[in-house]
Amino acid sequence: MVSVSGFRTHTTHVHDNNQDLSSVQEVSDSFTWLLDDLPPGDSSSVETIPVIDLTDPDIVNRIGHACQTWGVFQITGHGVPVGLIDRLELQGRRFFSLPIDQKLKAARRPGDLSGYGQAPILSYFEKVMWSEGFTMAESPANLACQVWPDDYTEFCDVMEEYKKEMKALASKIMWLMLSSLVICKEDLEWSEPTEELDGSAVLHLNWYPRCPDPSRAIGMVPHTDSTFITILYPSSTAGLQVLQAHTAQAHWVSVDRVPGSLIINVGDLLHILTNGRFRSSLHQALVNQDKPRFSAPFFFGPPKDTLIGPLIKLTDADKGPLYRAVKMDEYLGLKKKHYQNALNLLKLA
Ligand SMILES: C=C1C[C@]23C[C@H]1CC[C@H]2[C@@]12CCC[C@@](C)(C(=O)O1)[C@H]2[C@@H]3C(=O)O
Ligand SMILES: O=C(O)CCC(=O)C(=O)O
Ligand SMILES: [Fe+2]
Repeated sequence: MVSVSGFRTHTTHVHDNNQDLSSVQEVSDSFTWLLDDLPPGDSSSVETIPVIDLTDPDIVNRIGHACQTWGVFQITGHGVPVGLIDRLELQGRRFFSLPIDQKLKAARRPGDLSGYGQAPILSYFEKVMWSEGFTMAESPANLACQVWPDDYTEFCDVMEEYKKEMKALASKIMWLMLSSLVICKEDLEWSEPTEELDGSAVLHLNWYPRCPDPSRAIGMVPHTDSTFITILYPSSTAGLQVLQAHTAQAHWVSVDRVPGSLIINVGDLLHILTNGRFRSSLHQALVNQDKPRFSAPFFFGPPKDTLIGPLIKLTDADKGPLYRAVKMDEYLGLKKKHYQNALNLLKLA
């Protein structure tokens, strides 16, 4: 198991959110991460994560295989309008380009999921990442109207439209994933066997400003996502790396995005639901010296009050369930506090 033990701390850190990274000329100590514990990168490797077309007749097998090996893959043929993705990026860039004081009007408040600031996982670390984020768990209107009192509808309309599109796509992909394990709609008690799978939808935007010394900073520390699946729009700027962990020599692979594709990550709650058959993928984001980078992950999880444990059909007679059941909120709390050890804490002896 990969760890970032150099930074293990026992308190929850409160970071100063008020720093405007776009004006920082030097990577100071608080931004300097010594990632000496981590596996090497793939500078010369030509390896790529699986690319799967949603219209492929063999889709179920291909998705199933990708989830049991990499835990991450790219999808093409997903049908999300290019124009909508462009508008998402435009509005995201418009938000992050605002002066820091204006963005802070939407600052995430203690205990809230939504809002502007550093990634929640940062509370585990002393250091600061070279990025800023904006989380929208519900409608962004309340936050956006603080930022742009007279002019927030355009931002909100795009975010709502994109979220709706993502929710439908996430539901479709999750059914394909589960059907590869011969799980059918009746096996999920919390969802009506209707077309769309019921669940929580969280849209998040990341911004990685240009960095004077990318070798000392990290955009997003290595982590697995917590929910069922993530649909990531990584934009056309390089930076995302995933850990290839299904062979003896774990190593980082840079994601070379097929134009137009979206990236699907298996998250920890799906890892739990499938009793470990699908593995949540460890990934990180690097920063660039010459240009900033935008990315937008959409997190799809279970309905708020649903307990998620391994599906009975997937627990073997000899092994039984590997994890105890948990609700999404509790899991997000564990993740903030224990980082990559959160999943281990739920392991049954
Ligand atoms: C629905 C989610 C998923 C969250 C928490 C909450 C909103 C923000 C998401 C992220 C985004 C950045 C990485 C991460 C690790 C983080 O710190 O914040 C993610 C986290 C998780 O997957 O645990
Ligand atoms: O920026 C990226 O490509 C990855 C971001 C990410 O992993 C996340 O927000 O969870
Ligand atoms: Fe992630």
